[in-house]
Amino acid sequence: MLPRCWVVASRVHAAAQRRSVVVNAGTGKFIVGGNWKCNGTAESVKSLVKELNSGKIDADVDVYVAPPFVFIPRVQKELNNKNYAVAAQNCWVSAGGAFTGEVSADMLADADIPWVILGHSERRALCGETNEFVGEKTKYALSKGLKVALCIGETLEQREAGTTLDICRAQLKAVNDVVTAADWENIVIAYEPVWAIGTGKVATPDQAQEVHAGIRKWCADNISPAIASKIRIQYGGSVNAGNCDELAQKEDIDGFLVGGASLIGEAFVTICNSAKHSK
Ligand SMILES: O=C(CO)COP(=O)(O)O
Repeated sequence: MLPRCWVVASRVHAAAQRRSVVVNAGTGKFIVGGNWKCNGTAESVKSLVKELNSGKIDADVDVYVAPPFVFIPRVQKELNNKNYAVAAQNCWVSAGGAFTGEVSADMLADADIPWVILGHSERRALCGETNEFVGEKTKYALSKGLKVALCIGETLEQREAGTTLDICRAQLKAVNDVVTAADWENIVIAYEPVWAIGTGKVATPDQAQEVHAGIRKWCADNISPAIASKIRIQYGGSVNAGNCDELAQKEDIDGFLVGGASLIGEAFVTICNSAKHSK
């Protein structure tokens, strides 16, 4: 069931769709995102940015960091390391209006924020975001020229029931039902098994590889072989400076989406550079 306010918002959506901007997110480069979630103070953000500015990241890696909304202007101003793009952690499903507490994709584009993370499992679980709602959000954000890090992944119960790939496929299908094949050029998929998020229980490289390969196959069968070969699939869930190298070696792991370790400058830089030691 779609949230009620979405039904109202969807009317605004059609007009906005016509103003599409094409930005290619599928460059094939290793890509690492830092999801700061609801963490930080003005002081801690200042020192994290300082650490990120002084860290050296391989030129061949794309990086985005997603601070809480209130800190984004500070990060845009102070993060002067060219490797980094700024991302939002969420956006609304349509243009702005009477949606208290929300931020629209139009506002993100207007504020020069090129990326948005959508479908994070915390929003699915805590804010009731359905697969369909995430699909509509993705469609709208893409129509505004944003690049989307689309999070998918199964819970522990779903993994134990053997339905991991079914869950991921259903989450991808809800997006694919409302976007075009070309839209996928601006999407990076972040596979984040819920049981591995913030638990210290990282998926083994083989577990992650198996799901990533399944996701890529689904993309080949349901979007196009061309998209499947270039779409980037990040792994997220307890990635840290100690386990990133081994994960990065896997064929279908094209980067990471990092939570806790992205709040530690040195660890995050190490994770960004894990591509150097891979493939
Ligand atoms: O949810 C995540 C990134 O979006 C992963 O979080 P952790 O790296 O803290 O497990």
